[in-house]
Amino acid sequence: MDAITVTDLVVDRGRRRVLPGLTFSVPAGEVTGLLGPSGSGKSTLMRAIVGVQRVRSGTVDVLGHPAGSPTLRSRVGYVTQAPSVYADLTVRENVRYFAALYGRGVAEADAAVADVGLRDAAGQLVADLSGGQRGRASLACALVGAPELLVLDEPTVGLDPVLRVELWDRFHALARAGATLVVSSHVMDEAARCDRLLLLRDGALLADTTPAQLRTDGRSHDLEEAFLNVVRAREGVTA
Ligand SMILES: Nc1ncnc2c1ncn2[C@@H]1O[C@H](COP(=O)(O)OP(=O)(O)OP(=O)(O)O)[C@@H](O)[C@H]1O
Repeated sequence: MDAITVTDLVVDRGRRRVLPGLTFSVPAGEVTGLLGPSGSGKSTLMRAIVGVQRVRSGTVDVLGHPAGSPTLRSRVGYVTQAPSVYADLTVRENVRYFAALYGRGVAEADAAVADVGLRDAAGQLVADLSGGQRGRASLACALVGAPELLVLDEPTVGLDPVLRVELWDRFHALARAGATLVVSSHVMDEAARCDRLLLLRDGALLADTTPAQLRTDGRSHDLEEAFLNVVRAREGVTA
């Protein structure tokens, strides 16, 4: 079953055509990586999936409904690059507040805080956290709602390698439990951690693939090199 179906999606931002016509689907219960260079349209596409982006034409269906439908509000979680937490509340208070909004309890809130590695900072005001910690607090607020679809815009930026691995393990645990995750990154080493990959370049879908298939098509075990080889092959340049 597909969690997301995008058909002929065209998005303009300002006077620029950012997405010139995308068609793809995202299977449910998997971690799909949205990868591409800075400015390739990853955030714009995520905004369209969660229904906050004005689209020029085409359709985006999420969990069987048009993106942005009121019925999807509690079923879709979205964490942007700008942390959306209350600076004058502690981490624990923030997550418990969001838990209450989603009808979850204190125990679930505290578990979400631990899941993002913030147990030791739970009593700290968000205003006093580092940027990376703030991002994780924001992530905990989304996780506590246990959404069926979780859309995460570069969730591991600024995190140390240990925490990154822990978060990716957490993403896979959520997928095993039935959630669908769409995670953007411009770091190709994270591509290896995804079940499926959507590779964007200049708003166009360069590949809808898996890490293994990308390695085969790009003739390299190194995913960054494989990606570049696929780009070169598409553009008719010999590698
Ligand atoms: N509000 C806006 N008005 C006009 N153009 C915009 C706006 N927001 C983004 N863009 C343009 O749309 C294009 C895609 O931006 P987007 O943020 O989707 O890329 P991205 O792949 O997420 O980049 P990054 O990895 O740097 O976050 C860029 O060329 C950007 O300049």
